[in-house]
Amino acid sequence: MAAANHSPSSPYSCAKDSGPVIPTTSLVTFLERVQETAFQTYERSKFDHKDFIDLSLKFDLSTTVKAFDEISKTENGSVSTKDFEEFIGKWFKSAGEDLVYVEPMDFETEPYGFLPKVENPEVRAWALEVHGLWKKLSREVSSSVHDHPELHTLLPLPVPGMIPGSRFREVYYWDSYWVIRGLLASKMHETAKAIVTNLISLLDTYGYVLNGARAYYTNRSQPPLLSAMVYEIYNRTGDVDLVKKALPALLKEYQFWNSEIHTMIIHDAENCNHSLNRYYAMWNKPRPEASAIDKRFASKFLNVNEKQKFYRELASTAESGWDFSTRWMRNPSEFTSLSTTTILPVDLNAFTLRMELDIAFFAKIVGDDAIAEDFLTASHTRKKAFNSVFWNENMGQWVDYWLNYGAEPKEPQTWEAQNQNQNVFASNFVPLWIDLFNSDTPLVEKVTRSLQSSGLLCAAGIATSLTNSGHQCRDFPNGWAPIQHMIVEGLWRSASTEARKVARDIAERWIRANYVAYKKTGTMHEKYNVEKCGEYGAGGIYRPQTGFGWSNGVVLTFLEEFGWPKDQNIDCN
Ligand SMILES: OC[C@H]1O[C@H](O[C@H]2O[C@H](CO)[C@@H](O)[C@H](O)[C@H]2O)[C@H](O)[C@@H](O)[C@@H]1O
Repeated sequence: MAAANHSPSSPYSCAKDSGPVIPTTSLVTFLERVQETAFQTYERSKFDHKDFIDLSLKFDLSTTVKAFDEISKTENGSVSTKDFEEFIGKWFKSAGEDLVYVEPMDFETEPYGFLPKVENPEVRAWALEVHGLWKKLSREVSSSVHDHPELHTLLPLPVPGMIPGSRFREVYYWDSYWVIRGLLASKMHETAKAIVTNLISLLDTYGYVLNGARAYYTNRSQPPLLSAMVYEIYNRTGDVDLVKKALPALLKEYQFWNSEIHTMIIHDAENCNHSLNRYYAMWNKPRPEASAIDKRFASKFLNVNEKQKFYRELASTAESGWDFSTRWMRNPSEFTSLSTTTILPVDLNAFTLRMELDIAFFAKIVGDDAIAEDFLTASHTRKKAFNSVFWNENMGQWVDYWLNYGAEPKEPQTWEAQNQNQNVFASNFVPLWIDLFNSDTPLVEKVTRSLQSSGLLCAAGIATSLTNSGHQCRDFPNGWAPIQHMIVEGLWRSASTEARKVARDIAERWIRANYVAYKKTGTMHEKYNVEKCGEYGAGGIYRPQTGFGWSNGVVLTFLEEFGWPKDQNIDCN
C-alpha cells in the first residue's frame, strides 16, 4: 500500500521549525508589500505575483517606500487601480529591464554539421527556427545592476547567459542543463561554457548554486546538475581548463548537498546505514516571488510554528524543481499537506550519484587520484543505498522514501517497506539516466517493462504522474521536457533492444507534440499535455509560459540523436 495512505491526520501535529533561515534584502521585503497590494487591486486572472517582485527601483528605496506609504494611507490600506498604476509607472522600471538582450557570441544561422540526421525538410526548417530561438533567450545583466545592485532583485552575473523565457526572466539552475544540451546541438560551445561560468560564480558567492539569479532565490538551490553540465561540455570540447575551474566549485557543491540539512540516515534490514539527500530550503516564510498566494494557502494554520513549517515545505518544493505536485503531498487532495522535507526523493539521489561519478571522472582528468578514488567509493556506497532504500522489486521501479515525522538528521531511521511511496511518478524512472544503472541490461529490461505498464506512457510522451490533481502542474496530464530527456537517454544508452525501441518511440512522440504545438501557436512551451498531441500543458499557480529554454534544448538534443527520415510524417498520428 502507498505510504501516502499511512499518514497521521495532521502532519504538523508535532511540527517544529528549527532549520536555518537566510536573511533577505529590504528591497525584497518592500516588493512583497507592493505585490500584496497588486493582489488586492487586480483580478486574480490578470495578475502574476512574480511581476511585482522583479520590478527595479528608479530612485532609492527609502524615498520609494515613503511615496508608497502615502498612497496606502487609506482606512483599510487599499489603493485604487489608478493610483497603483501611476505609482508603479513613476517609481519603477518594468520587470525585465534589468536584463538586456545580447547577441549570442557564437550563433550562426545554420551552423556547420547541424543535426545531420534530420533529413525531412519540414522538420529541418522547424529545427532551424528552434535553434534561432537562442537569439531571443540570450541576455546579459544590465549595467545598472552592476552599478547599483541595491535597486534590483536581479543578481549580477559575470557573462551573458540564457533565460527560460516569458516570466522566467533570469537564469535558472537546473533548466541550464537542458539549455546547454541544446546549445551543444546548436554548436554554441562558448555560450554553453558561459552558462557554467555564471553558475560557478553563484556557487563561489553563496556556497551553492541558487534556484535562480535573484535576491529572493538565495534561500535555496535546485536539482544539482552542474557536474552534468560540465561533463557534457567536456565530452564535446575536451576543454580541460573548464574541468580545472569547475572541480573546486563542484567539491563545494557536494559539501552543500551532503551537509546536515540536506541529508538523512536510513538504517536498512542488513544493518547498514545510508546517508541520503532530501530537499530542504533555508527559509520559513512565504516565498517572496509568490508571497501573496503563499500567505493565503497558509491561512488555515493558526499557529506560527505550523505556518513556518508549511512555508519551509513550499520553498523546499520549489528547491525540488517539481513545484507543485501530489508527489510531495501526504494527502493528494490537500495542498497544505506538502511534506517535501520528509521525503528522500529518488531523482535527487540519482543527481547526487551522478555528481559523485562526474567528480571522480574530473579528478582523474586533472590527475587527483585520491579524490577520484574517494568519489568512486561514495558512488558505490550510494548505489547500494539505491538498492536497499529506493528499489521496489515488485514494481520494478525506484520509489521515493517517506521519512517518519519529527526525525532529526543525525538519528538513523529504520527502513520500513510501508514508507516507500508506491504511487507512480515519472521520477521513479530517472535513475535509468545514471550509467551505473543503464549499463545493467537485465535491470533496464525489467524497468522498461514496468514503464510500459505504468500508465505514464501517453500519446505525446511521458506523463509526470498518474494523478490528475486539476491544479498541480507537475501531475497528469502534463509532460515536461527534462523528464522525457532523462528517461529516453537512460533507455537509449542501454544495450537492450527493447529499451532502445521504447526510447526512440517516446522521443518521436515528444518531437511530434512539440512540432504540432509550435505550428499551432508559433512558440515553444514550458510543458505539454501528453494526452493530446500538439497541446501545451496547464495548471499551477502561474499561467503556462512560452520560450522555452529546456523544451528547445530537449527537442534539439532528440533531433540530433534520433534524426528524422526524409519521408517520415511529422504530424500527430
Ligand atoms: O514562481 C514559482 C516558481 O517558479 C519557478 O519554478 C518553475 O520554473 C522554473 C523555471 O523554468 C523551473 O526550474 C521549475 O522547475 C518550475 O517549477 C522557480 O524555480 C520556483 O522556485 C518558483 O517558486
